[in-house]
Amino acid sequence: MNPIIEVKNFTKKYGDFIAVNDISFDVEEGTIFAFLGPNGAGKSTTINTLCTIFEKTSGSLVIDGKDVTTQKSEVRSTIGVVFQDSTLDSKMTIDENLKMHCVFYNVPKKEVEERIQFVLNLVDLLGERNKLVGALSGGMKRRVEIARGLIHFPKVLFLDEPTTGLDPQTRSHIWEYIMKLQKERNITIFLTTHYMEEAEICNKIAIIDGGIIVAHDTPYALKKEFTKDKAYITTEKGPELEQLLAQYELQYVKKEGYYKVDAEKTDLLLQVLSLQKEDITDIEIKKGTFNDVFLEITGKKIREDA
Ligand SMILES: Nc1ncnc2c1ncn2[C@@H]1O[C@H](COP(=O)(O)OP(=O)(O)OP(=O)(O)O)[C@@H](O)[C@H]1O
Repeated sequence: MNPIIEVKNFTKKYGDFIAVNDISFDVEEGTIFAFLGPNGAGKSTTINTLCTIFEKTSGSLVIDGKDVTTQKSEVRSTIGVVFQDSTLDSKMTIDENLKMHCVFYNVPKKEVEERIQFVLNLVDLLGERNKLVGALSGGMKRRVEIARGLIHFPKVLFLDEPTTGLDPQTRSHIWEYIMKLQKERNITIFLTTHYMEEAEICNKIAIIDGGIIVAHDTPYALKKEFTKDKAYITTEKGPELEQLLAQYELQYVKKEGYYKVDAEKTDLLLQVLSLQKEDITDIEIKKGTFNDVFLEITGKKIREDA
């Protein structure tokens, strides 16, 4: 595999305050990479530095072999950026916004029409190209932003919370486009999100907290390491169940009306269940969620208000 983003010992200080502290990670070409962290963790600082907007304090940040400090314009032509705040001109049509962007990125004149058709087709907006941006829904605007971020055919697309504030149906459409980009164009996607179910479908995840990378792996590996499956058992004979669980050394917590039991040792749990089968009135096995992973690693929810 070929790393297209290489971050080594990156540190960023604001005055004496260390916002990002000596972090290193790679992103493989053609993958979807989620960069997660609680508020103030250092996500924006890292993304803005990768996108050549901020200056690093120390370390090395390379995209597609180009250094973000010394080869800014080469990096800029390699990346597409969709940030949370819209920078579209709402008084212009979709078409005009895209044409302006083509000029900005020196897209050859004879290629402009073909590229606009290509990117609008990708986000299902070809038929709307003459509509004013100001008249579009939030979801449509986001799709135009994505189309615009792609018009110079970047190898890497940065998406800062691409689906925040969108309804579930629009969110799932945006994800279809993201997957399509990855599969059909081999574009590397670097995104932030606070929707854990979205992080889970990415190829790799890095979690940053307090300016440090605290986890970096596949969603599957992180779940395996940081979550435990649980059995929720309701029984008519609580004391007997407790006795059996203790005997088989299965951890449990007694809750109002049910028991929450460690379901990792399936064989032992099955033995307990078969011994108690006359008395058990309900059982449900719940898999660990990615929210559990995040909570376990950072001790915080992804958003304080989540
Ligand atoms: N210009 C600045 N001057 C001083 N401190 C800053 C500046 N920008 C960010 N910080 C601090 O650096 C830390 C990291 O901020 P950053 O914006 O990178 O976090 P974040 O993970 O993107 O957070 P959020 O999810 O809230 O956007 C925070 O403690 C923040 O207060």
